[in-house]
Amino acid sequence: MSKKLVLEHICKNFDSLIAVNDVNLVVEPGEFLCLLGPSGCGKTTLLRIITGFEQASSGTLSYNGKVINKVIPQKRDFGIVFQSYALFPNMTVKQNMAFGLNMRKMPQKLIDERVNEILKLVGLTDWQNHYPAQLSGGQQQRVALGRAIAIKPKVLLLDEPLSALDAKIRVRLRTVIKRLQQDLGITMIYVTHDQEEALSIADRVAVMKDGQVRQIGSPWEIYKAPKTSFVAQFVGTSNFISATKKNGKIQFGQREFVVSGLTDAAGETLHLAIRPEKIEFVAPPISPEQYVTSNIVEVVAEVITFLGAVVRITFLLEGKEMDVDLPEKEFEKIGLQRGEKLTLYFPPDAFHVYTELFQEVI
Ligand SMILES: Nc1ncnc2c1ncn2[C@@H]1O[C@H](COP(=O)(O)OP(=O)(O)OP(=O)(O)O)[C@@H](O)[C@H]1O
Repeated sequence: MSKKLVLEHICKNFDSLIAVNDVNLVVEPGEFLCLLGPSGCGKTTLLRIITGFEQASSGTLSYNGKVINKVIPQKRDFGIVFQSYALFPNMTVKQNMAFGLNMRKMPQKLIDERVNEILKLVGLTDWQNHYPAQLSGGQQQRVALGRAIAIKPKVLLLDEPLSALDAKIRVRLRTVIKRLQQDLGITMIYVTHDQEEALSIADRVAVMKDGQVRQIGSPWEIYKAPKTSFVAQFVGTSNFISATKKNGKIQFGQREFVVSGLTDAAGETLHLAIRPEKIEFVAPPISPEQYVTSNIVEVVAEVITFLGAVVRITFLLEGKEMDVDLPEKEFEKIGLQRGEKLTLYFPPDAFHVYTELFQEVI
């Protein structure tokens, strides 16, 4: 029987507040699933229901074909890693890692073997006799990870494990976690509000809002085909244009755009999203006819931001601030300065079209 974790119609209320609202999920054995969403969307509550620290108000949670709603956390054999490392301060790295194995009364020889193996996996062999206070945050989280996987959990649940760490360490530890998951074949469910982290680490991402899963798919699917304007806005960067449809085209201020896949309804307000990297630079010369007919516009570079591999140029279109990302090499060739003009092309098939616009509350 396959060891799937299945959530069916899971709901959780705190008095009148609905924290989790009818979540249905199947997590495959060995899968890396990220629960991604803004603060308060219910991801931690959902994870706590899976750990057993929280009881669902309704719905069924099953693992390996058995309903586990009423099984206490210790009997679920699920490992947990929190944002706060929750290490035992008076125990060394090695003792922290051996803790769960000692509790299970494993023979000392096997404990030593297992701990040595885990120390290697998380890169802490040289630190095994240090105490948590003598370690950096990243090292402490490695200990917490090692301690959680030492007991060979069936499922490892991670709640924002990297959010207390600085950017460089976060990226490095992401790779450590991903490698552990692949090498050990552990099912992992990972909560984060960091979309970049979710896209880079997960096999599948479940994007949550208001206690519900709004879209689930591979990072590629979520990024390439966001089903709602909320997902388009929350995952990656999108420029939004609110415009009306006229004569099969989109009327945005004084301009018209050709957009692929428009519905038949005329006159309705549509919300178009286009990613900054989908807008293309057009090298001069450009004929006047091109400007009128082919989604080509001339804009002024208001702000230029270096992002490493790409350069982001902020411009105004019909009074709306937008971004285009150009590969650093292309930008260098163009030699653009702030305040100078550039010509851009909006490919018709690069737009995502929505009938509703999610307004972000900042
Ligand atoms: N024990 C509790 N009692 C009452 N309300 C709660 C409790 N736990 C969570 N909530 C509420 O449930 C909602 C979902 O909270 P939850 O912590 O699951 O969100 P989250 O997506 O993990 O957010 P964050 O990223 O900020 O931790 C929030 O409105 C929160 O205030």
